[in-house]
Amino acid sequence: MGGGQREPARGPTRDPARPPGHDPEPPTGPPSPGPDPAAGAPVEVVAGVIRDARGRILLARRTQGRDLAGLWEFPGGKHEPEETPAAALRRELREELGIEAEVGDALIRVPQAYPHKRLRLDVYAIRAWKGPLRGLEGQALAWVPVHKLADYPMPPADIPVVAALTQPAYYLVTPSPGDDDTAWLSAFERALDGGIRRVQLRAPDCAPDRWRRLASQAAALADRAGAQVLVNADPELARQLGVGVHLRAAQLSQLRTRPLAADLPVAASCHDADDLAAAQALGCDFAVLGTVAPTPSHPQGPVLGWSGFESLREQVSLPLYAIGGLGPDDFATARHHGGQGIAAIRAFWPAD
Ligand SMILES: Nc1nc2c([nH]c(=O)n2[C@H]2C[C@H](O)[C@@H](COP(=O)(O)OP(=O)(O)OP(=O)(O)O)O2)c(=O)[nH]1
Repeated sequence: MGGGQREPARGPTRDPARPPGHDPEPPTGPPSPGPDPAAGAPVEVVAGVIRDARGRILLARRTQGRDLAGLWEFPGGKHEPEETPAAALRRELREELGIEAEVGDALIRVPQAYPHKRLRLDVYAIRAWKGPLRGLEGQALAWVPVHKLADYPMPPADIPVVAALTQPAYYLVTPSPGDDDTAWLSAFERALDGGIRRVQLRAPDCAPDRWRRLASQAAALADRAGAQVLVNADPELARQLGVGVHLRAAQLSQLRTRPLAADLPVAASCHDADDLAAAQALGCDFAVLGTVAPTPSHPQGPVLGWSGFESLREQVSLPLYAIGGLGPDDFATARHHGGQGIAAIRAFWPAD
């Protein structure tokens, strides 16, 4: 299975609006006249993921006196209207680092609203580079192992970028087990063999005792495969099994605090801006947002489409999986609209 499946990273959860140790300076001076910049067209920004021979990734620290000063970012900058993204990125890396870069695959394009502006951060892998790399604008540089990226305070738009580099592209939501537990467990094992590394165990119509037994067996299989597990809606069962919990949207308004310790993942299903804001405020590690396209299981519900997904994505910096009538073929589209990847039941559940 393609799409950059990797080990899930359980980095510390930050309030993305206030990264630890580095409060970005608020905009200074009198309010500018004219239209609200936060409501205008997004500023187009390109950035590159540059690796060294050991696979470490280059971060640059934003210098004092600039917007978001002190935070770490992927090198790059604003895109001139007449440039292609690749040409803009080559120019920025030449100006900032003195290197000649070969721009590779698109990683993710993150729409992000900041209090004073809107941004679209378009991030590419750098396939190759040459030249004596150094900070030509006085910026500090750091080569960071991939699993340590989440420790660096970054602007909100970079949180989905780090997730795209470190967390699974696909999120399997299990179907109900019907009446055959053995067949369900064997299909689950085949999904893991196929490369699934993040799973929501969900069976709303299963009796509690049977579900506890089945979820425990599935969690053991996932553990052996190195996959991360979250159980649907039940923090108590999650604690008993030592796995994460995936909250229903309706639970978000009932919880005041994150229901599990920081070393266990918490996620949520979201349908609108209020759900997303609540999930982020609760300290969820990621969320699932939909319905993006009509699906047989939710034929009546409102459909966001990709433009609806993107405009909701802009309001939070949580990694977001797109759900609803989607499968692996939609992965590149999800990334283009700021999604971490795809969540699905049918598309990731092996056929008999
Ligand atoms: N290069 C880069 N910029 C980022 C990242 N994340 C993020 O929010 N940004 C923001 C910071 C800036 O507002 C904008 C990039 O603009 P820039 O680096 O060319 O600009 P600048 O300091 O002159 O920008 P500004 O103060 O006028 O906003 O994108 C990132 O990972 N890399």
